[in-house]
Amino acid sequence: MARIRLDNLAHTYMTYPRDDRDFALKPMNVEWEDGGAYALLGASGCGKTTLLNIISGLRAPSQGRVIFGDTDVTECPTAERNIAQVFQFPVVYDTMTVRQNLAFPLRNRGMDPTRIRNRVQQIAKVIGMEAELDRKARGLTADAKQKISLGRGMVREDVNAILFDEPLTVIDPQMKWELRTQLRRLHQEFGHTMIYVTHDQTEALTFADKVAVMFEGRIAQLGTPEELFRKPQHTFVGYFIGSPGMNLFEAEVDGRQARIGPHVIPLAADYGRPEGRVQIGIRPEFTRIAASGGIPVDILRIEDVGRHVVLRARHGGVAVNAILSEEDTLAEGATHAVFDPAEIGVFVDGWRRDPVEGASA
Ligand SMILES: Nc1ncnc2c1ncn2[C@@H]1O[C@H](COP(=O)(O)OP(=O)(O)OP(=O)(O)O)[C@@H](O)[C@H]1O
Repeated sequence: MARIRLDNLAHTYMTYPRDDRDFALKPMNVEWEDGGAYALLGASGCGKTTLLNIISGLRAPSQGRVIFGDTDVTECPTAERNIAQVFQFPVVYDTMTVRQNLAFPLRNRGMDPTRIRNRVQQIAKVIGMEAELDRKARGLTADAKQKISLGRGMVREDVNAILFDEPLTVIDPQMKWELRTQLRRLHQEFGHTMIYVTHDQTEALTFADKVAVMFEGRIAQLGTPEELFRKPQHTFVGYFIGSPGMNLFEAEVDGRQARIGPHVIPLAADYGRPEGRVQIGIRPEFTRIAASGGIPVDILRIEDVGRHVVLRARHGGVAVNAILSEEDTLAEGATHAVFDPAEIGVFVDGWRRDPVEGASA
């Protein structure tokens, strides 16, 4: 296992890039701690696969270094990086049995047969295929084949890292949940460094200790699920994480207050007078609907999603969502969205702004 460091790394697919926009990955410095379970989360085209392929050595970066532990592996081919990979679609040997497929990476390294047998048994249990160990892979469903790929990715204990690229795409929903839980358990047991690419926030937040949210070729934030929820560093993180995502409003900020049009919103700290595109963000969990205060809204509908209720409203052309508990009843004449000042974030040109020095948070 190893710590993985990306040092001033960037990538463009163009021969003559003109500016930042021509880079699939903008310059970044990232450190993945030894033994961490990470997710790389973002919308389609944000650069997740490019980043993963650079870590695995399938692609050489246009700029910067990839460092495993203390070794610079930027020029090393995949085979020399000592990593395991699981891709979106199954990669299995059809003519081999499930057992032979799982044992393959261990046999390749000359492991003792008894140890192979035990390890294969253990992994077969994790992927729920103990009963099929002696079946040929040919004829198994895509689902089952992908479970073998996952098992093969996890079978070696001595890899620097295991890289997963949307590995559960072809797995049915019930099994998805089960495999994710098993992967997590396996991580806790063996402590591999794992990087898991997905565009599904539930998958990322349940699998990983830390999630790197990617946006237009940048890591907008690398943090725990709690950090992404409580303190998103970029409006994209606020909006992308959460269900529904953060409410965002164009605003003017002056000291301890913000203005959305004519409406004054108190803030919990002094933010000075930021210039540029200023927005305030508040999660639906910290938004209430009351008779006065905050901003007036038109209530569109109320969705009962089980444990709580999502209220959908609009202020002018902007969506405003509030999460209310089952006990909260909407009072007669409640037409204003009111925000908890302590939970309001101030964003300038997309990025979170801290309160000014010396001011209390
Ligand atoms: N081989 C390639 N040649 C040229 N451009 C590419 C190539 N591969 C990816 N790109 C571009 O690089 C950017 C990042 O793509 P990448 O596949 O890394 O994103 P992603 O987040 O993994 O998306 P997805 O979830 O759709 O796979 C996109 O604009 C994409 O069009």
